[in-house]
Amino acid sequence: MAFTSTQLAATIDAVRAVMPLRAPADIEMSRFFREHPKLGAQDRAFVAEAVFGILRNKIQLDRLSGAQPTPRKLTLAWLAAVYGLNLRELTPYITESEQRWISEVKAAKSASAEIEELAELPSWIVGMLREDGLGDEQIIEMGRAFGSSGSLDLRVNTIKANREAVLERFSQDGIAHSPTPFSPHGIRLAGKPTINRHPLFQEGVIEVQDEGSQLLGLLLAPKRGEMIVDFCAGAGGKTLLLGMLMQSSGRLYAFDVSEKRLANLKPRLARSGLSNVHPQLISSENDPKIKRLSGKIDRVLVDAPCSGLGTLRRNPDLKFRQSPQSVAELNAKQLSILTSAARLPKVGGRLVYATCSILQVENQKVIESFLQSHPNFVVRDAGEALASSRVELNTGPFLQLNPKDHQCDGFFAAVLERVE
Ligand SMILES: C[S@@+](CC[C@H](N)C(=O)[O-])C[C@H]1O[C@@H](n2cnc3c(N)ncnc32)[C@H](O)[C@@H]1O
Repeated sequence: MAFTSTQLAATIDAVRAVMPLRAPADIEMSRFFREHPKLGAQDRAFVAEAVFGILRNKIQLDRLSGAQPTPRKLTLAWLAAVYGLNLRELTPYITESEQRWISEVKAAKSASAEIEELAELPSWIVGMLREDGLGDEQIIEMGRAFGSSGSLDLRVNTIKANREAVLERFSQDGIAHSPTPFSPHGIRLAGKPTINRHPLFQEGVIEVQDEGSQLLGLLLAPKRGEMIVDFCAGAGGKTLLLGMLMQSSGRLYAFDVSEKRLANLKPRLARSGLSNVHPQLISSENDPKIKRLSGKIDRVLVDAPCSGLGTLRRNPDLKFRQSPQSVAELNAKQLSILTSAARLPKVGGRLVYATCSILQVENQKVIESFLQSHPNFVVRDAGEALASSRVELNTGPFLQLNPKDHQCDGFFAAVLERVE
Protein backbone atom coordinates (compact mmCIF):
# COMPACT_ATOMS: atom_id res chain seq x y z
CA MET A 1 0.00 0.00 0.00
CA ALA A 2 3.05 2.27 -0.06
CA PHE A 3 2.45 5.45 -1.94
CA THR A 4 4.54 8.49 -2.82
CA SER A 5 4.31 12.25 -2.54
CA THR A 6 4.19 12.40 -6.36
CA GLN A 7 1.09 10.19 -6.31
CA LEU A 8 -0.55 12.28 -3.61
CA ALA A 9 0.12 15.56 -5.44
CA ALA A 10 -1.00 14.12 -8.81
CA THR A 11 -4.18 12.69 -7.29
CA ILE A 12 -5.11 16.04 -5.76
CA ASP A 13 -4.51 17.75 -9.13
CA ALA A 14 -6.56 15.11 -10.93
CA VAL A 15 -9.44 15.43 -8.44
CA ARG A 16 -9.35 19.21 -9.00
CA ALA A 17 -9.59 18.63 -12.77
CA VAL A 18 -12.34 15.99 -12.66
CA MET A 19 -14.59 17.05 -9.79
CA PRO A 20 -16.42 19.94 -11.43
CA LEU A 21 -17.88 17.05 -13.50
CA ARG A 22 -18.29 19.26 -16.55
CA ALA A 23 -17.34 16.30 -18.77
CA PRO A 24 -17.30 12.51 -18.28
CA ALA A 25 -14.65 11.49 -15.74
CA ASP A 26 -12.89 9.08 -18.12
CA ILE A 27 -12.48 11.88 -20.70
CA GLU A 28 -11.18 14.30 -18.05
CA MET A 29 -8.74 11.65 -16.83
CA SER A 30 -7.39 10.99 -20.33
CA ARG A 31 -6.89 14.73 -20.74
CA PHE A 32 -5.18 14.94 -17.34
CA PHE A 33 -2.75 12.14 -18.22
CA ARG A 34 -1.98 13.76 -21.60
CA GLU A 35 -1.16 16.98 -19.75
CA HIS A 36 1.05 15.10 -17.23
CA PRO A 37 3.21 12.91 -19.49
CA LYS A 38 5.92 12.44 -16.86
CA LEU A 39 3.73 10.30 -14.62
CA GLY A 40 4.85 6.67 -14.78
CA ALA A 41 2.54 3.67 -15.28
CA GLN A 42 2.29 2.93 -11.54
CA ASP A 43 1.52 6.55 -10.71
CA ARG A 44 -1.17 6.68 -13.37
CA ALA A 45 -2.75 3.48 -12.09
CA PHE A 46 -2.77 4.89 -8.55
CA VAL A 47 -4.25 8.24 -9.61
CA ALA A 48 -6.98 6.55 -11.68
CA GLU A 49 -7.86 4.20 -8.82
CA ALA A 50 -8.01 7.15 -6.41
CA VAL A 51 -10.14 9.42 -8.61
CA PHE A 52 -12.64 6.69 -9.44
CA GLY A 53 -12.59 5.51 -5.81
CA ILE A 54 -13.42 9.05 -4.69
CA LEU A 55 -16.29 9.24 -7.19
CA ARG A 56 -17.62 5.85 -6.04
CA ASN A 57 -17.58 6.93 -2.39
CA LYS A 58 -18.27 10.62 -2.85
CA ILE A 59 -21.40 10.84 -0.71
CA GLN A 60 -19.57 9.46 2.31
CA LEU A 61 -16.39 11.43 1.56
CA ASP A 62 -18.32 14.70 1.20
CA ARG A 63 -19.75 14.17 4.69
CA LEU A 64 -16.33 13.28 6.11
CA SER A 65 -14.70 16.27 4.41
CA GLY A 66 -17.05 18.77 6.05
CA ALA A 67 -18.56 21.96 4.66
CA GLN A 68 -15.81 22.54 2.08
CA PRO A 69 -14.74 19.25 0.46
CA THR A 70 -11.55 20.51 -1.25
CA PRO A 71 -9.64 18.16 -3.61
CA ARG A 72 -6.98 17.71 -0.88
CA LYS A 73 -9.57 16.85 1.78
CA LEU A 74 -11.42 14.43 -0.50
CA THR A 75 -8.14 12.71 -1.38
CA LEU A 76 -6.94 12.43 2.22
CA ALA A 77 -10.38 11.24 3.40
CA TRP A 78 -10.36 8.57 0.66
CA LEU A 79 -6.84 7.44 1.59
CA ALA A 80 -7.80 7.14 5.26
CA ALA A 81 -11.42 5.92 5.14
CA VAL A 82 -11.57 3.84 1.94
CA TYR A 83 -8.05 2.96 0.76
CA GLY A 84 -7.18 2.08 4.34
CA LEU A 85 -3.94 3.96 5.07
CA ASN A 86 -3.31 4.44 8.78
CA LEU A 87 -2.25 7.69 10.40
CA ARG A 88 1.40 6.61 10.62
CA GLU A 89 1.53 5.98 6.86
CA LEU A 90 -0.06 9.36 6.13
CA THR A 91 1.92 11.42 8.65
CA PRO A 92 4.93 12.18 6.40
CA TYR A 93 2.65 13.88 3.88
CA ILE A 94 0.26 15.91 6.02
CA THR A 95 0.29 18.81 8.50
CA GLU A 96 -0.34 18.45 12.23
CA SER A 97 -3.85 19.83 11.98
CA GLU A 98 -4.54 17.35 9.16
CA GLN A 99 -3.30 14.55 11.41
CA ARG A 100 -5.92 15.53 14.01
CA TRP A 101 -8.55 15.79 11.29
CA ILE A 102 -7.65 12.33 9.87
CA SER A 103 -8.23 10.82 13.34
CA GLU A 104 -11.68 12.43 13.35
CA VAL A 105 -12.35 11.12 9.82
CA LYS A 106 -11.46 7.57 10.89
CA ALA A 107 -13.77 7.86 13.91
CA ALA A 108 -16.67 9.32 11.86
CA LYS A 109 -16.26 6.83 9.01
CA SER A 110 -19.22 4.60 9.81
CA ALA A 111 -21.40 7.15 11.60
CA SER A 112 -24.10 7.53 8.94
CA ALA A 113 -27.17 5.36 8.52
CA GLU A 114 -28.55 7.43 5.63
CA ILE A 115 -29.57 5.19 2.75
CA GLU A 116 -27.99 7.60 0.23
CA GLU A 117 -24.60 7.12 1.88
CA LEU A 118 -25.00 3.39 2.49
CA ALA A 119 -25.91 2.85 -1.16
CA GLU A 120 -23.68 5.70 -2.47
CA LEU A 121 -26.62 6.87 -4.59
CA PRO A 122 -28.04 10.41 -4.69
CA SER A 123 -31.51 10.82 -3.20
CA TRP A 124 -33.26 11.28 -6.57
CA ILE A 125 -32.03 7.83 -7.69
CA VAL A 126 -32.99 6.27 -4.35
CA GLY A 127 -36.44 7.86 -4.78
CA MET A 128 -36.87 6.44 -8.29
CA LEU A 129 -35.77 2.96 -7.20
CA ARG A 130 -38.28 3.09 -4.32
CA GLU A 131 -40.99 4.08 -6.81
CA ASP A 132 -39.94 1.03 -8.86
CA GLY A 133 -40.79 -1.12 -5.82
CA LEU A 134 -37.32 -1.79 -4.41
CA GLY A 135 -36.95 -2.00 -0.63
CA ASP A 136 -34.15 -0.12 1.14
CA GLU A 137 -32.08 -3.28 1.67
CA GLN A 138 -32.26 -4.06 -2.06
CA ILE A 139 -31.26 -0.50 -2.93
CA ILE A 140 -28.26 -0.68 -0.60
CA GLU A 141 -27.18 -4.05 -2.02
CA MET A 142 -27.57 -2.73 -5.55
CA GLY A 143 -25.68 0.47 -4.76
CA ARG A 144 -22.84 -1.53 -3.23
CA ALA A 145 -22.61 -3.83 -6.24
CA PHE A 146 -22.30 -0.71 -8.43
CA GLY A 147 -19.52 0.51 -6.11
CA SER A 148 -17.02 -2.11 -7.31
CA SER A 149 -14.79 -1.45 -10.30
CA GLY A 150 -16.19 -4.28 -12.45
CA SER A 151 -14.33 -6.89 -14.47
CA LEU A 152 -12.83 -6.57 -17.91
CA ASP A 153 -14.89 -8.69 -20.29
CA LEU A 154 -13.87 -9.61 -23.80
CA ARG A 155 -15.75 -11.08 -26.74
CA VAL A 156 -14.09 -13.54 -29.05
CA ASN A 157 -14.64 -12.76 -32.72
CA THR A 158 -15.64 -16.21 -33.96
CA ILE A 159 -15.06 -15.08 -37.55
CA LYS A 160 -11.36 -15.33 -36.67
CA ALA A 161 -11.00 -17.85 -33.81
CA ASN A 162 -12.97 -19.87 -31.29
CA ARG A 163 -13.15 -19.20 -27.57
CA GLU A 164 -11.21 -22.32 -26.57
CA ALA A 165 -8.23 -21.28 -28.69
CA VAL A 166 -8.20 -17.81 -27.08
CA LEU A 167 -8.53 -19.27 -23.56
CA GLU A 168 -5.58 -21.54 -24.31
CA ARG A 169 -3.51 -18.62 -25.60
CA PHE A 170 -4.27 -16.54 -22.48
CA SER A 171 -3.15 -19.46 -20.29
CA GLN A 172 0.14 -19.57 -22.21
CA ASP A 173 0.55 -15.80 -21.84
CA GLY A 174 -0.15 -15.93 -18.08
CA ILE A 175 -3.31 -13.77 -18.35
CA ALA A 176 -5.74 -14.86 -15.62
CA HIS A 177 -9.17 -15.49 -17.14
CA SER A 178 -12.37 -17.50 -17.10
CA PRO A 179 -15.14 -18.06 -19.63
CA THR A 180 -18.12 -15.76 -18.97
CA PRO A 181 -20.98 -17.62 -17.26
CA PHE A 182 -23.72 -16.79 -19.81
CA SER A 183 -22.33 -15.56 -23.11
CA PRO A 184 -20.78 -18.36 -25.20
CA HIS A 185 -18.39 -15.83 -26.76
CA GLY A 186 -17.17 -14.05 -23.62
CA ILE A 187 -14.00 -14.18 -21.54
CA ARG A 188 -13.68 -12.46 -18.16
CA LEU A 189 -10.21 -11.33 -17.15
CA ALA A 190 -9.23 -11.41 -13.49
CA GLY A 191 -7.15 -8.22 -13.68
CA LYS A 192 -7.05 -5.23 -16.00
CA PRO A 193 -4.14 -5.84 -18.38
CA THR A 194 -3.67 -3.34 -21.23
CA ILE A 195 -5.39 -5.73 -23.56
CA ASN A 196 -5.39 -3.35 -26.55
CA ARG A 197 -1.64 -4.03 -26.93
CA HIS A 198 -2.19 -7.79 -27.10
CA PRO A 199 -1.68 -9.26 -30.62
CA LEU A 200 -5.10 -10.94 -30.48
CA PHE A 201 -6.72 -7.53 -29.97
CA GLN A 202 -4.72 -5.94 -32.77
CA GLU A 203 -5.64 -8.83 -35.10
CA GLY A 204 -9.35 -8.38 -34.32
CA VAL A 205 -9.69 -11.76 -32.60
CA ILE A 206 -10.91 -10.17 -29.36
CA GLU A 207 -12.91 -7.02 -28.55
CA VAL A 208 -13.64 -5.44 -25.19
CA GLN A 209 -17.36 -5.95 -24.47
CA ASP A 210 -19.21 -6.40 -21.20
CA GLU A 211 -21.01 -9.74 -20.98
CA GLY A 212 -24.36 -7.96 -20.55
CA SER A 213 -23.84 -6.15 -23.83
CA GLN A 214 -23.06 -9.49 -25.51
CA LEU A 215 -26.35 -10.90 -24.21
CA LEU A 216 -28.30 -8.07 -25.86
CA GLY A 217 -26.86 -9.07 -29.25
CA LEU A 218 -27.77 -12.70 -28.58
CA LEU A 219 -31.32 -11.57 -27.78
CA LEU A 220 -31.66 -10.02 -31.23
CA ALA A 221 -30.29 -13.31 -32.67
CA PRO A 222 -29.62 -12.15 -36.24
CA LYS A 223 -29.30 -14.95 -38.78
CA ARG A 224 -27.11 -15.44 -41.83
CA GLY A 225 -28.26 -13.43 -44.84
CA GLU A 226 -30.79 -11.29 -42.98
CA MET A 227 -31.36 -7.50 -43.19
CA ILE A 228 -30.60 -6.00 -39.79
CA VAL A 229 -30.60 -2.45 -38.41
CA ASP A 230 -28.59 -1.39 -35.37
CA PHE A 231 -30.46 1.89 -34.89
CA CYS A 232 -28.17 3.51 -32.28
CA ALA A 233 -24.91 1.86 -33.22
CA GLY A 234 -22.50 4.36 -31.65
CA ALA A 235 -18.93 3.09 -31.89
CA GLY A 236 -20.32 -0.33 -32.74
CA GLY A 237 -19.91 -2.44 -29.59
CA LYS A 238 -23.05 -4.40 -30.45
CA THR A 239 -22.81 -3.91 -34.24
CA LEU A 240 -19.61 -5.95 -34.35
CA LEU A 241 -21.25 -8.78 -32.41
CA LEU A 242 -24.33 -8.71 -34.66
CA GLY A 243 -22.15 -8.81 -37.79
CA MET A 244 -20.28 -11.77 -36.33
CA LEU A 245 -23.50 -13.65 -35.49
CA MET A 246 -24.55 -13.10 -39.15
CA GLN A 247 -21.20 -14.63 -40.13
CA SER A 248 -20.43 -11.53 -42.14
CA SER A 249 -23.33 -12.22 -44.52
CA GLY A 250 -26.55 -10.31 -45.28
CA ARG A 251 -26.73 -6.56 -44.63
CA LEU A 252 -26.27 -4.80 -41.32
CA TYR A 253 -27.02 -1.06 -41.22
CA ALA A 254 -25.31 0.79 -38.38
CA PHE A 255 -27.22 4.06 -37.84
CA ASP A 256 -26.23 6.85 -35.50
CA VAL A 257 -26.63 10.63 -35.27
CA SER A 258 -23.05 11.04 -34.06
CA GLU A 259 -20.42 11.31 -36.79
CA LYS A 260 -17.68 10.98 -34.19
CA ARG A 261 -19.01 7.74 -32.75
CA LEU A 262 -19.47 6.21 -36.20
CA ALA A 263 -15.90 7.28 -37.03
CA ASN A 264 -14.75 5.34 -33.97
CA LEU A 265 -16.51 2.29 -35.38
CA LYS A 266 -14.34 2.33 -38.55
CA PRO A 267 -11.03 1.02 -37.09
CA ARG A 268 -12.86 -1.59 -35.04
CA LEU A 269 -14.71 -2.70 -38.16
CA ALA A 270 -11.44 -2.94 -40.07
CA ARG A 271 -9.92 -5.13 -37.34
CA SER A 272 -13.01 -7.35 -37.16
CA GLY A 273 -12.77 -8.57 -40.75
CA LEU A 274 -16.55 -8.09 -41.22
CA SER A 275 -17.77 -7.10 -44.68
CA ASN A 276 -21.54 -6.90 -44.07
CA VAL A 277 -21.67 -3.67 -41.99
CA HIS A 278 -22.92 -0.41 -43.55
CA PRO A 279 -22.47 2.61 -41.25
CA GLN A 280 -25.03 5.37 -41.99
CA LEU A 281 -25.03 8.78 -40.42
CA ILE A 282 -28.63 9.89 -39.82
CA SER A 283 -29.76 13.41 -38.98
CA SER A 284 -32.33 12.25 -36.42
CA GLU A 285 -34.57 9.25 -35.79
CA ASN A 286 -36.85 10.71 -38.50
CA ASP A 287 -34.17 10.94 -41.21
CA PRO A 288 -35.74 10.24 -44.68
CA LYS A 289 -33.16 7.42 -45.26
CA ILE A 290 -35.01 5.36 -42.66
CA LYS A 291 -38.36 5.50 -44.44
CA ARG A 292 -36.92 3.72 -47.48
CA LEU A 293 -36.29 0.63 -45.37
CA SER A 294 -39.81 0.55 -43.88
CA GLY A 295 -41.18 -2.98 -43.48
CA LYS A 296 -38.07 -4.53 -45.09
CA ILE A 297 -35.93 -5.39 -42.08
CA ASP A 298 -35.75 -8.76 -40.31
CA ARG A 299 -34.48 -7.51 -36.95
CA VAL A 300 -33.88 -4.10 -35.41
CA LEU A 301 -31.87 -3.27 -32.32
CA VAL A 302 -32.63 0.01 -30.52
CA ASP A 303 -29.82 0.43 -28.00
CA ALA A 304 -31.31 3.71 -26.89
CA PRO A 305 -29.47 6.72 -25.47
CA CYS A 306 -30.09 6.50 -21.71
CA SER A 307 -28.90 7.69 -18.31
CA GLY A 308 -26.23 4.95 -18.31
CA LEU A 309 -26.86 4.26 -14.62
CA GLY A 310 -26.32 0.55 -15.27
CA THR A 311 -22.66 1.33 -15.97
CA LEU A 312 -21.94 3.03 -12.64
CA ARG A 313 -19.13 0.55 -11.91
CA ARG A 314 -17.18 2.04 -14.82
CA ASN A 315 -18.74 5.51 -14.90
CA PRO A 316 -19.44 6.44 -11.26
CA ASP A 317 -19.65 10.13 -12.19
CA LEU A 318 -22.93 9.51 -14.04
CA LYS A 319 -24.93 9.47 -10.81
CA PHE A 320 -23.89 13.09 -10.30
CA ARG A 321 -24.06 14.17 -13.93
CA GLN A 322 -27.57 12.83 -14.55
CA SER A 323 -30.68 14.31 -12.91
CA PRO A 324 -34.47 13.84 -12.95
CA GLN A 325 -34.57 16.51 -15.70
CA SER A 326 -32.00 14.77 -17.89
CA VAL A 327 -33.83 11.45 -17.43
CA ALA A 328 -37.12 13.10 -18.46
CA GLU A 329 -35.46 14.49 -21.62
CA LEU A 330 -33.92 11.11 -22.44
CA ASN A 331 -37.30 9.52 -21.91
CA ALA A 332 -38.96 11.58 -24.63
CA LYS A 333 -36.07 10.71 -26.97
CA GLN A 334 -36.27 6.98 -26.16
CA LEU A 335 -39.96 6.77 -27.07
CA SER A 336 -39.44 8.83 -30.20
CA ILE A 337 -36.53 6.62 -31.39
CA LEU A 338 -38.42 3.40 -30.63
CA THR A 339 -41.49 4.70 -32.47
CA SER A 340 -39.46 5.58 -35.54
CA ALA A 341 -37.49 2.30 -35.49
CA ALA A 342 -40.78 0.37 -35.27
CA ARG A 343 -41.46 1.28 -38.92
CA LEU A 344 -38.58 -0.92 -40.01
CA PRO A 345 -39.38 -4.57 -39.13
CA LYS A 346 -41.29 -6.83 -41.52
CA VAL A 347 -44.38 -8.59 -40.22
CA GLY A 348 -42.91 -11.37 -38.06
CA GLY A 349 -39.74 -9.31 -37.56
CA ARG A 350 -38.08 -8.64 -34.21
CA LEU A 351 -37.49 -5.30 -32.50
CA VAL A 352 -35.29 -5.26 -29.39
CA TYR A 353 -35.39 -2.16 -27.19
CA ALA A 354 -32.44 -1.98 -24.81
CA THR A 355 -30.81 0.41 -22.36
CA CYS A 356 -27.99 0.32 -19.84
CA SER A 357 -30.28 1.90 -17.25
CA ILE A 358 -31.74 0.37 -14.11
CA LEU A 359 -34.69 2.78 -13.92
CA GLN A 360 -38.12 1.49 -14.94
CA VAL A 361 -38.97 4.90 -16.33
CA GLU A 362 -36.38 4.33 -19.09
CA ASN A 363 -37.27 0.66 -19.48
CA GLN A 364 -40.64 -0.99 -18.73
CA LYS A 365 -42.48 2.35 -18.84
CA VAL A 366 -41.17 3.11 -22.35
CA ILE A 367 -42.37 -0.31 -23.51
CA GLU A 368 -45.79 0.24 -21.89
CA SER A 369 -46.24 3.60 -23.65
CA PHE A 370 -45.02 2.16 -26.94
CA LEU A 371 -47.43 -0.79 -26.83
CA GLN A 372 -50.38 1.51 -26.16
CA SER A 373 -49.90 3.15 -29.55
CA HIS A 374 -48.60 0.04 -31.37
CA PRO A 375 -51.11 -2.81 -31.12
CA ASN A 376 -49.27 -4.48 -34.03
CA PHE A 377 -46.37 -5.41 -31.66
CA VAL A 378 -46.30 -7.98 -28.86
CA VAL A 379 -43.70 -8.73 -26.18
CA ARG A 380 -41.90 -12.06 -26.57
CA ASP A 381 -40.30 -13.74 -23.56
CA ALA A 382 -36.63 -12.72 -23.26
CA GLY A 383 -35.67 -15.95 -21.44
CA GLU A 384 -37.06 -18.02 -24.34
CA ALA A 385 -35.30 -15.81 -26.89
CA LEU A 386 -31.99 -16.34 -25.06
CA ALA A 387 -32.63 -20.09 -24.78
CA SER A 388 -32.87 -20.24 -28.59
CA SER A 389 -29.42 -18.63 -28.66
CA ARG A 390 -28.32 -21.41 -26.24
CA VAL A 391 -28.05 -19.05 -23.26
CA GLU A 392 -29.63 -20.32 -20.04
CA LEU A 393 -30.73 -17.15 -18.27
CA ASN A 394 -34.27 -16.29 -17.34
CA THR A 395 -34.95 -12.93 -15.72
CA GLY A 396 -38.68 -12.86 -16.54
CA PRO A 397 -40.40 -11.49 -19.66
CA PHE A 398 -37.72 -8.81 -19.97
CA LEU A 399 -33.96 -9.24 -19.73
CA GLN A 400 -32.81 -7.38 -16.61
CA LEU A 401 -29.17 -7.62 -15.64
CA ASN A 402 -27.30 -6.10 -12.73
CA PRO A 403 -23.83 -6.45 -11.21
CA LYS A 404 -25.12 -7.98 -7.96
CA ASP A 405 -26.88 -10.96 -9.55
CA HIS A 406 -25.06 -11.31 -12.87
CA GLN A 407 -21.60 -9.73 -12.33
CA CYS A 408 -22.04 -7.58 -15.41
CA ASP A 409 -23.27 -4.03 -16.02
CA GLY A 410 -26.94 -3.19 -15.52
CA PHE A 411 -28.99 -3.70 -18.69
CA PHE A 412 -32.62 -3.91 -19.70
CA ALA A 413 -34.00 -5.35 -22.91
CA ALA A 414 -37.47 -6.09 -24.26
CA VAL A 415 -38.05 -8.37 -27.24
CA LEU A 416 -40.91 -7.13 -29.39
CA GLU A 417 -42.36 -8.84 -32.43
CA ARG A 418 -44.32 -7.19 -35.20
CA VAL A 419 -47.38 -9.40 -35.59
CA GLU A 420 -49.28 -7.47 -38.30
C1 LIG B 1 -26.24 3.49 -25.72
S1 LIG B 1 -25.41 4.34 -26.95
C2 LIG B 1 -25.11 3.10 -28.15
C3 LIG B 1 -24.01 2.16 -27.81
C4 LIG B 1 -23.70 1.18 -28.91
N1 LIG B 1 -24.89 0.51 -29.40
C5 LIG B 1 -22.69 0.14 -28.46
O1 LIG B 1 -23.06 -1.02 -28.26
O2 LIG B 1 -21.52 0.49 -28.34
C6 LIG B 1 -26.70 5.27 -27.71
C7 LIG B 1 -26.36 5.86 -29.04
O3 LIG B 1 -27.54 6.49 -29.55
C8 LIG B 1 -27.12 7.52 -30.38
N2 LIG B 1 -28.28 8.38 -30.64
C9 LIG B 1 -28.72 9.45 -29.94
N3 LIG B 1 -29.83 9.95 -30.52
C10 LIG B 1 -30.10 9.18 -31.60
C11 LIG B 1 -31.11 9.18 -32.59
N4 LIG B 1 -32.06 10.12 -32.58
N5 LIG B 1 -31.10 8.25 -33.55
C12 LIG B 1 -30.11 7.29 -33.55
N6 LIG B 1 -29.12 7.24 -32.63
C13 LIG B 1 -29.12 8.16 -31.67
C14 LIG B 1 -25.98 8.16 -29.63
O4 LIG B 1 -25.15 8.91 -30.49
C15 LIG B 1 -25.28 6.94 -29.04
O5 LIG B 1 -24.23 6.52 -29.86
